Amino acid sequence: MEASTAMWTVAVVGAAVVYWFVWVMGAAEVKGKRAVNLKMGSITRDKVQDKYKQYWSFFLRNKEDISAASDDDKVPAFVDTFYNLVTDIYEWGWGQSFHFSPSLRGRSHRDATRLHEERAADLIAARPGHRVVDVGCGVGGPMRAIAAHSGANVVGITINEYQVARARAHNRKAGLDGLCEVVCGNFLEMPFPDSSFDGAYAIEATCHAPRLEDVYREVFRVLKPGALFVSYEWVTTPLYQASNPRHVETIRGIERGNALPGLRAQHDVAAVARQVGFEVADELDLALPPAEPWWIRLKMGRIAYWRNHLLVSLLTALRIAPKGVVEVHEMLYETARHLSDGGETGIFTPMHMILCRKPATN
Ligand SMILES: C=C(CC[C@@H](C)[C@H]1CC[C@H]2C3=CC[C@H]4[C@H](C)[C@@H](O)CC[C@]4(C)[C@H]3CC[C@]12C)C(C)C
Ligand SMILES: C[S@@+](CC[C@H](N)C(=O)[O-])C[C@H]1O[C@@H](n2cnc3c(N)ncnc32)[C@H](O)[C@@H]1O
Repeated sequence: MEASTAMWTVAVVGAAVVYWFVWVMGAAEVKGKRAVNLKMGSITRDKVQDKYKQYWSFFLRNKEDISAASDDDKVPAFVDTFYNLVTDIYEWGWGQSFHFSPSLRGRSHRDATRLHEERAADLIAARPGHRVVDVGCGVGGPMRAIAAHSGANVVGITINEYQVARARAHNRKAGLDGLCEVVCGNFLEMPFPDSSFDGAYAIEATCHAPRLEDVYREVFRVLKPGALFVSYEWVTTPLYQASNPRHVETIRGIERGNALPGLRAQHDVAAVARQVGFEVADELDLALPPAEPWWIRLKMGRIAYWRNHLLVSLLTALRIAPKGVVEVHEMLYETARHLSDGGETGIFTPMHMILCRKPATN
Protein backbone atom coordinates (compact mmCIF):
# COMPACT_ATOMS: atom_id res chain seq x y z
CA MET A 1 0.00 0.00 0.00
CA GLU A 2 1.30 3.42 -0.88
CA ALA A 3 2.15 5.79 1.95
CA SER A 4 -0.52 8.30 0.93
CA THR A 5 -3.21 5.59 0.76
CA ALA A 6 -2.18 4.37 4.20
CA MET A 7 -2.38 7.91 5.59
CA TRP A 8 -5.84 8.42 4.11
CA THR A 9 -7.02 5.12 5.50
CA VAL A 10 -5.75 6.02 8.97
CA ALA A 11 -7.38 9.48 8.73
CA VAL A 12 -10.76 8.13 7.60
CA VAL A 13 -10.79 5.35 10.19
CA GLY A 14 -9.65 7.82 12.88
CA ALA A 15 -12.41 10.26 11.96
CA ALA A 16 -14.98 7.45 12.03
CA VAL A 17 -13.79 6.38 15.50
CA VAL A 18 -13.97 9.96 16.84
CA TYR A 19 -17.46 10.35 15.29
CA TRP A 20 -18.63 7.12 16.91
CA PHE A 21 -17.08 8.06 20.25
CA VAL A 22 -18.54 11.56 20.40
CA TRP A 23 -21.87 11.23 18.64
CA VAL A 24 -22.91 7.67 19.17
CA MET A 25 -21.31 6.53 22.41
CA GLY A 26 -21.38 10.00 23.87
CA ALA A 27 -25.10 10.50 23.39
CA ALA A 28 -27.42 10.43 26.35
CA GLU A 29 -29.76 7.52 26.84
CA VAL A 30 -32.53 9.95 26.06
CA LYS A 31 -31.19 11.57 22.92
CA GLY A 32 -31.36 15.32 22.69
CA LYS A 33 -28.34 16.41 24.69
CA ARG A 34 -24.94 15.56 23.36
CA ALA A 35 -21.48 16.14 24.75
CA VAL A 36 -20.72 18.77 22.12
CA ASN A 37 -23.73 20.80 23.31
CA LEU A 38 -22.85 20.90 26.99
CA LYS A 39 -23.65 24.36 28.31
CA MET A 40 -23.49 25.34 31.92
CA GLY A 41 -27.04 26.61 32.21
CA SER A 42 -27.27 30.37 32.22
CA ILE A 43 -23.64 30.83 33.36
CA THR A 44 -21.47 32.50 30.70
CA ARG A 45 -18.52 30.40 29.51
CA ASP A 46 -15.89 32.54 31.22
CA LYS A 47 -17.60 32.30 34.64
CA VAL A 48 -18.08 28.52 34.85
CA GLN A 49 -14.90 27.72 36.74
CA ASP A 50 -15.42 30.57 39.26
CA LYS A 51 -19.02 29.60 39.85
CA TYR A 52 -17.97 26.01 40.43
CA LYS A 53 -15.35 27.12 42.97
CA GLN A 54 -17.90 29.30 44.79
CA TYR A 55 -20.37 26.41 44.86
CA TRP A 56 -17.77 23.98 46.10
CA SER A 57 -16.46 26.20 48.90
CA PHE A 58 -20.02 26.84 50.13
CA PHE A 59 -21.01 23.17 50.30
CA LEU A 60 -17.60 21.98 51.51
CA ARG A 61 -18.27 23.59 54.85
CA ASN A 62 -19.77 21.78 57.80
CA LYS A 63 -23.47 21.09 57.83
CA GLU A 64 -23.73 23.19 61.00
CA ASP A 65 -22.20 26.22 59.24
CA ILE A 66 -24.44 25.90 56.19
CA SER A 67 -27.51 25.60 58.35
CA ALA A 68 -26.57 28.61 60.45
CA ALA A 69 -29.60 30.92 60.18
CA SER A 70 -27.64 33.54 58.20
CA ASP A 71 -26.62 31.04 55.53
CA ASP A 72 -29.98 29.34 55.12
CA ASP A 73 -31.05 32.22 52.92
CA LYS A 74 -28.09 31.67 50.60
CA VAL A 75 -28.93 28.02 49.92
CA PRO A 76 -31.47 28.53 47.06
CA ALA A 77 -29.00 30.70 45.12
CA PHE A 78 -26.27 28.06 45.45
CA VAL A 79 -28.75 25.35 44.48
CA ASP A 80 -29.54 27.42 41.39
CA THR A 81 -25.81 27.63 40.57
CA PHE A 82 -25.51 23.87 41.09
CA TYR A 83 -28.27 23.20 38.54
CA ASN A 84 -26.69 25.59 36.06
CA LEU A 85 -23.55 23.49 36.37
CA VAL A 86 -25.08 20.01 36.25
CA THR A 87 -28.34 20.12 34.27
CA ASP A 88 -26.80 19.39 30.87
CA ILE A 89 -24.50 16.71 32.26
CA TYR A 90 -27.48 15.03 33.95
CA GLU A 91 -29.51 15.10 30.75
CA TRP A 92 -26.58 13.83 28.72
CA GLY A 93 -25.61 11.01 31.09
CA TRP A 94 -28.88 10.12 32.84
CA GLY A 95 -31.95 11.40 31.02
CA GLN A 96 -34.76 13.87 31.62
CA SER A 97 -35.77 12.52 35.04
CA PHE A 98 -33.33 13.61 37.73
CA HIS A 99 -34.00 10.92 40.30
CA PHE A 100 -33.44 7.26 41.17
CA SER A 101 -35.88 4.36 41.06
CA PRO A 102 -35.81 0.74 42.20
CA SER A 103 -34.30 -1.47 39.47
CA LEU A 104 -36.77 -3.79 37.80
CA ARG A 105 -35.58 -7.18 36.56
CA GLY A 106 -35.91 -7.51 32.80
CA ARG A 107 -37.04 -3.89 32.40
CA SER A 108 -35.06 -0.91 31.15
CA HIS A 109 -34.02 2.02 33.34
CA ARG A 110 -36.43 4.12 31.36
CA ASP A 111 -39.37 1.84 32.28
CA ALA A 112 -38.29 1.69 35.93
CA THR A 113 -38.08 5.49 36.05
CA ARG A 114 -41.50 5.95 34.46
CA LEU A 115 -43.18 3.42 36.77
CA HIS A 116 -41.67 5.13 39.83
CA GLU A 117 -43.14 8.43 38.61
CA GLU A 118 -46.55 6.95 37.78
CA ARG A 119 -46.64 5.50 41.27
CA ALA A 120 -46.52 9.06 42.65
CA ALA A 121 -49.43 10.06 40.38
CA ASP A 122 -51.47 7.04 41.52
CA LEU A 123 -50.73 7.72 45.20
CA ILE A 124 -52.23 11.22 44.97
CA ALA A 125 -55.07 9.94 42.75
CA ALA A 126 -54.27 12.47 40.00
CA ARG A 127 -56.91 12.43 37.25
CA PRO A 128 -58.20 14.49 34.32
CA GLY A 129 -59.43 17.89 35.46
CA HIS A 130 -57.05 17.94 38.44
CA ARG A 131 -54.40 20.65 38.77
CA VAL A 132 -51.30 19.21 40.40
CA VAL A 133 -48.07 20.95 41.44
CA ASP A 134 -44.66 19.36 40.84
CA VAL A 135 -42.44 20.77 43.60
CA GLY A 136 -38.89 21.01 42.18
CA CYS A 137 -39.62 19.81 38.65
CA GLY A 138 -36.15 19.72 37.01
CA VAL A 139 -36.45 19.52 33.23
CA GLY A 140 -39.83 17.83 33.62
CA GLY A 141 -39.27 14.10 33.03
CA PRO A 142 -41.69 13.18 35.87
CA MET A 143 -44.13 15.92 34.89
CA ARG A 144 -44.56 14.55 31.37
CA ALA A 145 -44.88 10.94 32.56
CA ILE A 146 -47.47 11.94 35.18
CA ALA A 147 -49.51 14.15 32.85
CA ALA A 148 -49.53 11.42 30.18
CA HIS A 149 -50.43 8.70 32.69
CA SER A 150 -53.10 10.53 34.68
CA GLY A 151 -54.46 13.17 32.31
CA ALA A 152 -54.05 15.78 35.08
CA ASN A 153 -52.73 19.29 34.45
CA VAL A 154 -49.29 19.64 36.01
CA VAL A 155 -47.63 22.89 37.04
CA GLY A 156 -43.92 22.48 37.75
CA ILE A 157 -41.81 24.87 39.75
CA THR A 158 -38.01 25.05 39.73
CA ILE A 159 -35.55 27.63 41.03
CA ASN A 160 -33.44 27.30 37.88
CA GLU A 161 -34.28 29.45 34.84
CA TYR A 162 -32.30 27.20 32.47
CA GLN A 163 -34.35 24.17 33.55
CA VAL A 164 -37.55 26.12 32.86
CA ALA A 165 -36.43 26.65 29.25
CA ARG A 166 -35.38 23.00 28.87
CA ALA A 167 -38.62 21.70 30.42
CA ARG A 168 -40.79 23.91 28.20
CA ALA A 169 -38.91 22.78 25.09
CA HIS A 170 -39.30 19.11 26.07
CA ASN A 171 -43.00 19.62 26.83
CA ARG A 172 -43.60 21.12 23.38
CA LYS A 173 -41.62 18.36 21.70
CA ALA A 174 -43.62 15.69 23.55
CA GLY A 175 -46.90 17.41 22.60
CA LEU A 176 -47.70 17.80 26.30
CA ASP A 177 -47.52 21.58 26.58
CA GLY A 178 -51.33 21.66 26.80
CA LEU A 179 -51.18 19.74 30.10
CA CYS A 180 -47.80 20.84 31.46
CA GLU A 181 -46.79 24.32 32.59
CA VAL A 182 -43.46 25.39 34.10
CA VAL A 183 -42.80 28.28 36.44
CA CYS A 184 -39.49 29.66 37.71
CA GLY A 185 -39.65 30.26 41.45
CA ASN A 186 -38.66 29.27 44.94
CA PHE A 187 -40.65 26.43 46.45
CA LEU A 188 -40.16 28.03 49.86
CA GLU A 189 -42.33 30.96 48.67
CA MET A 190 -44.44 29.62 45.84
CA PRO A 191 -46.11 32.15 43.53
CA PHE A 192 -49.48 30.37 43.80
CA PRO A 193 -52.65 31.33 45.71
CA ASP A 194 -53.82 29.43 48.80
CA SER A 195 -55.88 26.27 48.19
CA SER A 196 -55.30 26.30 44.43
CA PHE A 197 -54.15 22.70 43.73
CA ASP A 198 -55.91 19.30 43.80
CA GLY A 199 -52.67 17.48 44.50
CA ALA A 200 -48.91 17.86 44.85
CA TYR A 201 -45.81 15.74 44.51
CA ALA A 202 -42.09 16.24 45.05
CA ILE A 203 -39.56 13.80 43.63
CA GLU A 204 -36.10 14.01 45.25
CA ALA A 205 -36.28 17.79 45.47
CA THR A 206 -37.26 18.90 48.99
CA CYS A 207 -33.86 17.70 50.24
CA HIS A 208 -32.54 21.04 48.94
CA ALA A 209 -34.58 22.99 51.51
CA PRO A 210 -32.59 24.07 54.57
CA ARG A 211 -35.67 23.33 56.72
CA LEU A 212 -38.14 20.70 55.50
CA GLU A 213 -40.98 22.37 57.43
CA ASP A 214 -40.67 25.49 55.23
CA VAL A 215 -41.37 23.65 52.00
CA TYR A 216 -44.02 21.35 53.52
CA ARG A 217 -45.81 24.42 54.96
CA GLU A 218 -45.87 25.99 51.48
CA VAL A 219 -47.24 22.82 49.91
CA PHE A 220 -49.89 22.66 52.65
CA ARG A 221 -50.88 26.27 51.92
CA VAL A 222 -51.38 25.81 48.15
CA LEU A 223 -53.34 22.54 48.45
CA LYS A 224 -57.14 22.43 48.62
CA PRO A 225 -58.57 20.87 51.79
CA GLY A 226 -58.68 17.08 51.39
CA ALA A 227 -55.93 17.07 48.71
CA LEU A 228 -52.96 14.67 48.79
CA PHE A 229 -49.21 15.31 48.68
CA VAL A 230 -46.58 12.66 48.10
CA SER A 231 -42.84 13.17 48.44
CA TYR A 232 -39.87 10.91 47.71
CA GLU A 233 -37.34 12.08 50.32
CA TRP A 234 -33.54 11.75 50.55
CA VAL A 235 -32.80 10.70 54.14
CA THR A 236 -30.39 8.82 56.34
CA THR A 237 -31.82 5.53 57.62
CA PRO A 238 -31.67 4.16 61.19
CA LEU A 239 -28.51 2.24 60.12
CA TYR A 240 -26.58 5.51 59.92
CA GLN A 241 -24.24 6.01 62.90
CA ALA A 242 -22.90 9.52 63.47
CA SER A 243 -20.02 7.93 65.45
CA ASN A 244 -18.81 5.95 62.42
CA PRO A 245 -16.33 8.04 60.36
CA ARG A 246 -17.04 6.05 57.17
CA HIS A 247 -20.74 6.74 57.48
CA VAL A 248 -20.07 10.41 58.10
CA GLU A 249 -17.77 10.65 55.07
CA THR A 250 -20.37 8.97 52.82
CA ILE A 251 -23.16 11.28 53.95
CA ARG A 252 -20.98 14.39 53.72
CA GLY A 253 -19.95 13.27 50.22
CA ILE A 254 -23.59 12.92 49.21
CA GLU A 255 -24.41 16.35 50.61
CA ARG A 256 -21.61 18.32 48.97
CA GLY A 257 -21.97 16.70 45.53
CA ASN A 258 -25.73 17.27 45.43
CA ALA A 259 -26.16 20.80 46.84
CA LEU A 260 -27.76 19.61 50.06
CA PRO A 261 -27.71 21.80 53.15
CA GLY A 262 -27.89 18.68 55.36
CA LEU A 263 -29.60 15.31 55.03
CA ARG A 264 -32.29 14.67 57.61
CA ALA A 265 -33.15 11.44 59.37
CA GLN A 266 -35.92 9.20 58.07
CA HIS A 267 -37.90 9.38 61.32
CA ASP A 268 -38.04 13.20 61.20
CA VAL A 269 -40.09 13.40 58.01
CA ALA A 270 -43.51 12.38 59.35
CA ALA A 271 -43.05 14.61 62.39
CA VAL A 272 -42.43 17.60 60.11
CA ALA A 273 -45.48 16.78 58.00
CA ARG A 274 -47.68 16.64 61.10
CA GLN A 275 -46.12 19.81 62.50
CA VAL A 276 -47.32 21.85 59.49
CA GLY A 277 -50.84 20.36 59.68
CA PHE A 278 -50.82 17.32 57.38
CA GLU A 279 -52.31 13.95 58.26
CA VAL A 280 -49.82 11.22 57.36
CA ALA A 281 -51.65 8.59 55.26
CA ASP A 282 -48.66 6.37 54.51
CA GLU A 283 -44.90 6.20 54.81
CA LEU A 284 -42.53 3.64 53.27
CA ASP A 285 -38.93 3.39 52.14
CA LEU A 286 -39.44 2.31 48.53
CA ALA A 287 -35.82 1.10 48.42
CA LEU A 288 -36.44 -1.73 50.89
CA PRO A 289 -36.65 -5.32 49.58
CA PRO A 290 -38.38 -6.75 47.61
CA ALA A 291 -37.39 -3.62 45.66
CA GLU A 292 -34.21 -4.24 43.67
CA PRO A 293 -31.27 -1.91 44.45
CA TRP A 294 -31.58 1.61 42.99
CA TRP A 295 -27.77 2.10 43.05
CA ILE A 296 -27.11 -0.70 40.49
CA ARG A 297 -27.64 1.79 37.69
CA LEU A 298 -24.96 4.06 39.15
CA LYS A 299 -22.46 1.22 39.42
CA MET A 300 -23.20 -0.11 35.96
CA GLY A 301 -22.39 3.27 34.50
CA ARG A 302 -18.73 3.29 35.54
CA ILE A 303 -17.27 2.57 32.09
CA ALA A 304 -19.51 5.26 30.62
CA TYR A 305 -18.28 7.75 33.27
CA TRP A 306 -14.70 7.05 32.26
CA ARG A 307 -15.60 7.59 28.59
CA ASN A 308 -17.47 10.75 29.53
CA HIS A 309 -14.45 12.00 31.44
CA LEU A 310 -12.25 11.56 28.36
CA LEU A 311 -14.86 13.25 26.25
CA VAL A 312 -15.29 16.33 28.45
CA SER A 313 -11.51 16.62 28.78
CA LEU A 314 -11.14 16.50 25.01
CA LEU A 315 -13.95 18.99 24.43
CA THR A 316 -12.49 21.37 27.01
CA ALA A 317 -9.03 21.12 25.42
CA LEU A 318 -10.62 21.94 22.04
CA ARG A 319 -12.46 24.88 23.73
CA ILE A 320 -15.82 23.43 22.69
CA ALA A 321 -16.85 22.92 26.32
CA PRO A 322 -16.16 25.73 28.81
CA LYS A 323 -13.34 25.49 31.35
CA GLY A 324 -14.64 24.01 34.59
CA VAL A 325 -16.74 21.22 33.05
CA VAL A 326 -14.06 18.64 33.85
CA GLU A 327 -14.13 19.64 37.54
CA VAL A 328 -17.92 19.46 37.65
CA HIS A 329 -17.81 16.06 35.99
CA GLU A 330 -15.21 14.84 38.51
CA MET A 331 -17.40 16.07 41.34
CA LEU A 332 -20.31 14.03 39.95
CA TYR A 333 -18.11 10.98 39.56
CA GLU A 334 -17.16 11.22 43.25
CA THR A 335 -20.80 11.79 44.17
CA ALA A 336 -21.82 8.64 42.34
CA ARG A 337 -19.33 6.71 44.47
CA HIS A 338 -20.72 8.14 47.72
CA LEU A 339 -24.29 7.49 46.62
CA SER A 340 -23.51 3.85 45.77
CA ASP A 341 -21.78 3.45 49.16
CA GLY A 342 -24.81 4.97 50.87
CA GLY A 343 -27.10 2.52 49.07
CA GLU A 344 -24.94 -0.54 49.61
CA THR A 345 -24.41 0.09 53.31
CA GLY A 346 -28.11 0.89 53.69
CA ILE A 347 -27.41 4.11 55.60
CA PHE A 348 -29.08 6.28 52.96
CA THR A 349 -32.20 6.15 50.81
CA PRO A 350 -33.32 8.57 48.09
CA MET A 351 -36.87 7.25 48.07
CA HIS A 352 -38.44 7.46 51.47
CA MET A 353 -42.07 7.92 50.40
CA ILE A 354 -44.44 9.95 52.53
CA LEU A 355 -48.09 10.41 51.60
CA CYS A 356 -49.91 13.26 53.33
CA ARG A 357 -53.40 14.70 53.26
CA LYS A 358 -54.46 18.23 54.03
CA PRO A 359 -57.41 17.76 56.39
CA ALA A 360 -60.78 18.28 54.70
CA THR A 361 -61.73 20.91 57.26
CA ASN A 362 -59.34 23.24 59.05
C1 LIG B 1 -31.87 14.01 43.18
C2 LIG B 1 -30.68 14.46 42.87
C3 LIG B 1 -29.95 13.96 41.64
C4 LIG B 1 -29.91 12.44 41.56
C5 LIG B 1 -29.27 11.89 40.29
C6 LIG B 1 -30.16 12.18 39.08
C7 LIG B 1 -27.81 12.39 40.08
C8 LIG B 1 -26.93 12.12 41.30
C9 LIG B 1 -25.51 11.87 40.77
C10 LIG B 1 -25.58 12.13 39.30
C11 LIG B 1 -24.55 11.58 38.37
C12 LIG B 1 -23.41 11.04 38.84
C13 LIG B 1 -22.32 10.58 37.94
C14 LIG B 1 -22.40 11.24 36.55
C15 LIG B 1 -21.36 10.70 35.58
C16 LIG B 1 -19.95 10.87 36.15
C17 LIG B 1 -21.48 11.38 34.24
O1 LIG B 1 -20.53 10.84 33.32
C18 LIG B 1 -22.86 11.23 33.64
C19 LIG B 1 -23.91 11.78 34.60
C20 LIG B 1 -23.84 11.11 35.98
C21 LIG B 1 -24.26 9.64 35.86
C22 LIG B 1 -24.78 11.90 36.95
C23 LIG B 1 -26.25 11.75 36.51
C24 LIG B 1 -27.27 12.26 37.51
C25 LIG B 1 -27.01 11.69 38.92
C26 LIG B 1 -27.18 10.18 38.95
C27 LIG B 1 -29.97 15.42 43.83
C28 LIG B 1 -29.20 16.52 43.19
C29 LIG B 1 -30.81 15.91 44.96
C1 LIG C 1 -32.84 16.47 41.77
S1 LIG C 1 -33.82 17.61 40.95
C2 LIG C 1 -35.32 16.65 40.77
C3 LIG C 1 -36.14 17.19 39.64
C4 LIG C 1 -37.40 16.39 39.33
N1 LIG C 1 -38.22 16.22 40.49
C5 LIG C 1 -37.03 15.07 38.74
O1 LIG C 1 -37.18 14.07 39.46
O2 LIG C 1 -36.61 15.03 37.59
C6 LIG C 1 -34.31 18.80 42.20
C7 LIG C 1 -35.12 19.95 41.67
O3 LIG C 1 -35.50 20.78 42.77
C8 LIG C 1 -35.38 22.13 42.35
N2 LIG C 1 -35.21 23.00 43.54
C9 LIG C 1 -34.29 22.90 44.51
N3 LIG C 1 -34.44 23.90 45.41
C10 LIG C 1 -35.50 24.64 44.98
C11 LIG C 1 -36.17 25.77 45.47
N4 LIG C 1 -35.80 26.38 46.60
N5 LIG C 1 -37.23 26.23 44.78
C12 LIG C 1 -37.63 25.63 43.63
N6 LIG C 1 -37.03 24.56 43.11
C13 LIG C 1 -35.99 24.05 43.77
C14 LIG C 1 -34.18 22.13 41.45
O4 LIG C 1 -34.14 23.30 40.67
C15 LIG C 1 -34.43 20.86 40.67
O5 LIG C 1 -35.28 21.15 39.61
